Amino acid sequence: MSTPRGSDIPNLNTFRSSHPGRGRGRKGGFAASEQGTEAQDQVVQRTDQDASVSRMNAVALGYLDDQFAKFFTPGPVPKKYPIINRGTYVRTTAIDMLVRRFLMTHCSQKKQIISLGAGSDTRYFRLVAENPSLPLVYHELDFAANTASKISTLKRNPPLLKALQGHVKDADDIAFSSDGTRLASPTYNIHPVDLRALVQSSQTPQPLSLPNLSPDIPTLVLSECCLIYLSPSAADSVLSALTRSLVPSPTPLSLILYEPIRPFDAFGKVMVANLASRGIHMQTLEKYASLSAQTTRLQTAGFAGGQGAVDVDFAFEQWIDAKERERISRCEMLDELEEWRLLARHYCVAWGWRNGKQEYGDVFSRAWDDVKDQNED
Ligand SMILES: C[S@@+](CC[C@H](N)C(=O)[O-])C[C@H]1O[C@@H](n2cnc3c(N)ncnc32)[C@H](O)[C@@H]1O
Repeated sequence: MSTPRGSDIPNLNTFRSSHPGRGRGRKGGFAASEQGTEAQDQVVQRTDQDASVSRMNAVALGYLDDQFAKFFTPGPVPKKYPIINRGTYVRTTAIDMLVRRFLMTHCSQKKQIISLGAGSDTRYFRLVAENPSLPLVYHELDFAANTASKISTLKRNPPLLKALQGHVKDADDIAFSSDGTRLASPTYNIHPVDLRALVQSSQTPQPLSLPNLSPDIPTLVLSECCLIYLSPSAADSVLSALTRSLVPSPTPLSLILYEPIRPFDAFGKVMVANLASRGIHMQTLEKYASLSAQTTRLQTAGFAGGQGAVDVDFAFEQWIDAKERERISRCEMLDELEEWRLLARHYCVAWGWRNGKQEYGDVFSRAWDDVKDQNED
């Protein structure tokens, strides 16, 4: 590994010594997309490389246990700062906790997870390697460029294929499209889809279909740093396509969001400006800028059964027990506690759900009702 890079957060030196956004000529540091859509999409697609490098750093230092991460970061892995590694750990652990609670509730009931902008995320492989008989259908959606890269990695690495083959009843049930961008199976599916097409399609008489996606089994949708890259109206419409067309009521349905918040304070402005300088534009950040804006968003989108939101600082302190926090503090030296807390307050996990009428209709209430929520902003 080389010198640390904290490319997805404010450059902390910048934060200490300058006024955010000054001289950039952009209101609040938000870069209006002056680039063509294709170029902008490529920037967004490449954010996945940063996510997988962050994951690999957290694995290499012992924060996370993930035997699959290394396949998605061949070659030298740039180092990340300790506060970034801790952030990656909390992000993964917090989402895992909600996911596992969902899977463990009505545990014999078949369930579905739809991961928006899954990129090279390894969660599916980790879950089924741990429990090959998990009654779970997993769907990952991303741009074709990213699904092609994931499928090619999968084909080249037997441990990934083995985890998948161990989860399907018959290995012949796994089908790859001839262009290498799509994988279909009864348990794991990779769909080359621009989420914005999902929106247009839900408004046409023959909506785009996602093979093996079931409209009537309890479904958890994940957006781990994905919807934030869409325009606010497109992001809202994607949720509407999911809640109304793809998995309509009365199927129990939920959403977990992980994304930045609080762009208006000094740290938030630098965070936005630094990302904008790399061409990364987090389009929904101003609209969903706080924990309460996120929970209201979930309620408005139809997740009326319940909602919650915590920032990463809260998740670290309140969701992770003292013994585990002590283990984490031994992974590497972290002197910048104040900076860690600042950074951690600018990312959130938000979740919301819709109940169903079936005997398992209460799956999300039972799984998440007592998850500790943060009642402040
Ligand atoms: C920061 S990466 C996160 C990847 C993964 N969710 C994780 O947390 O490791 C964002 C991902 O969202 C995907 N994405 C963003 N906008 C998208 C869109 N309109 N359609 C499909 N995928 C999109 C990107 O291609 C990228 O893989």
